[in-house]
Amino acid sequence: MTFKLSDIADKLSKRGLLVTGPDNGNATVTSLTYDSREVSAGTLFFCKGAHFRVDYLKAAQVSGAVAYVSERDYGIDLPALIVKDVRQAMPIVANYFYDQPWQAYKLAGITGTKGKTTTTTFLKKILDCYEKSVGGKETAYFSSTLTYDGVDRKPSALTTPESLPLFEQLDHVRQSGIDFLTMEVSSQALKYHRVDEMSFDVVGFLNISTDHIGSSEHPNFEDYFQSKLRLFDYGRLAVINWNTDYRDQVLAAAEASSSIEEIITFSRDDSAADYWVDEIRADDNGQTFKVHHGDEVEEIHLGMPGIFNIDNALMALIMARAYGVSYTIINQALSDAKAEGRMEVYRSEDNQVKAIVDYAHNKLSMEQLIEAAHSLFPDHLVWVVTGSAGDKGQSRRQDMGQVIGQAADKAYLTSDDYNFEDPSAIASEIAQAIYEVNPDAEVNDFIHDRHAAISQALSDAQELEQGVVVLVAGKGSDAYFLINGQKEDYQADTDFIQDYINHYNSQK
Ligand SMILES: CC(=O)N[C@H]1[C@@H](OP(=O)(O)OP(=O)(O)OC[C@H]2O[C@@H](n3ccc(=O)[nH]c3=O)[C@H](O)[C@@H]2O)O[C@H](CO)[C@@H](O)[C@@H]1O[C@H](C)C(=O)N[C@@H](C)C(=O)N[C@H](CCC(=O)O)C(=O)O
Ligand SMILES: Nc1ncnc2c1ncn2[C@@H]1O[C@H](COP(=O)(O)OP(=O)(O)OP(=O)(O)O)[C@@H](O)[C@H]1O
Repeated sequence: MTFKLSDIADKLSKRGLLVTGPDNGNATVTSLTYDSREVSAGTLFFCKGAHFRVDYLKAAQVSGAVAYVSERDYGIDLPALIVKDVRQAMPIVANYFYDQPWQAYKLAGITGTKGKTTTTTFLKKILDCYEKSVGGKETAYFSSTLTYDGVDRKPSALTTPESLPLFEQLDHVRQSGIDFLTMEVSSQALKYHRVDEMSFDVVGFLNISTDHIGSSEHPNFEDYFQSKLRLFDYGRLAVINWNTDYRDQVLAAAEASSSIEEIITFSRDDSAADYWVDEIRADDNGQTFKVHHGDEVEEIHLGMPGIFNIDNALMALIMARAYGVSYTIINQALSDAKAEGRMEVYRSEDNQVKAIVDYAHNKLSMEQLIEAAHSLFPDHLVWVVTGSAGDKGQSRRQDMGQVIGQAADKAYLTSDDYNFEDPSAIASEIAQAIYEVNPDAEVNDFIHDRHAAISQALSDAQELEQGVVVLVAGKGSDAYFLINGQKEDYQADTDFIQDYINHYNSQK
């Protein structure tokens, strides 16, 4: 793809974003980036970001950038497009440059405080099953864990990429002739215009709860919530969890959107929703339930436990139905659906050691995890091994501490991705929140080494007459630990517990 700089300037001008420039628009643009390390001859370079330095622009110039887009004029000898808002400019230019790639396939976008990755995984599984049945291609997905765009399959850096890499990935999906793309849409993406210019066939709103509030994310809950609601500006069909907190505001935002043509609601227990569920039967390996929609009743088997996963399954099911996928295919896909590191149940052969590894690391997920553990293991004590990440979502410490204090029987506080913070100080904040709601709570002394904390909890549990299920929360199947800005290798909690149980079984 090649474009004249003047055409790009024209686009920005028509959208009211161009302030000045360029003096000479004859240059040909052959690529876009905001990272000086990716610049080559013909690149249009975007200056953005809190940590941006003029040296990056100079480096871009040396590497062959033909011009730059920026909110300020750096006065260097390179054509400049000065814009009102560089983050708004990026998707407009990218959409023009890649020629609306998202139009070439069916596109679903999912948001929510919790369940985005699981729901994206479920929908991809269903759509892959469908494509297999009609001789189509593996479907694309952009989740916080993995990205597959038909050209690259790679771990994801962000839940939703910044608009320049995002539109490149969207273009890859089109080039690959893929029929479906399912993606997570984060609140940061909505706040910072990453998905501007896109139009989703279907958008889904799972739930909303306090999270992502902190120095590097949202200043307060309202900012977080309003960012999430913007998803409705980009979709045609809206699928909404009837049981979400702030339901009236969520429904009102969907109704107020000029792009939304239809709203479908679902609930795991309330027949007031369009799709609703009853007769839930669950065990370690999954759950079976009946889905009602008007006069239709379908029995669904989902290969994952955790009642909250029914919400995720319903969202995926409704989106798939909107695409015309049959219940037979949906059932086939969901019956062995799994989301790695989420609600993974472990038991020793003699049933003495019981653990669940889960990715819960905020208020809503911790509440749901503990509730799910109580319902899967009635009459058991529920112990939680957890920490909380450093340098982000600081409110999680207070939130999770309160939930643990109210709903769990004991806490083992340890490290999570503490990054530049002190994990013992993070643990103290969690402990304080636990004691605030439950002064008699049992909280083990902080154990820095996460594996040691898990082992301690599992072995202490074996000492008790009463059954105990140990919830290992926060990192799921992450095979790294984020410390001082670097990802260090780590044996994932899932693998560690499997080894622990294998060793235990072999000793018996
Ligand atoms: C360090 C930091 O906080 N960065 C955040 C910030 O990025 P920024 O645009 O200000 O960029 P920056 O990191 O200050 O870097 C400055 C610029 O210099 C450029 N550079 C840098 C080095 C160099 O040699 N040459 C060069 O050109 C960089 O490419 C960048 O463009 O503003 C962006 C707003 O879109 C954030 O995405 C991004 O957060 C980092 C990457 C991050 O981890 N963000 C998280 C919070 C995030 O976005 N999470 C959501 C999930 C959470 C949710 O549900 O909302 C997600 O979608 O993943
Ligand atoms: N629908 C749901 N409602 C409440 N909690 C959920 C739901 N789905 C999953 N969870 C909890 O959240 C955890 C993370 O799930 P998942 O990765 O699907 O969410 P996410 O929205 O992608 O999270 P993140 O924003 O942290 O990447 C799960 O391990 C589980 O504890």
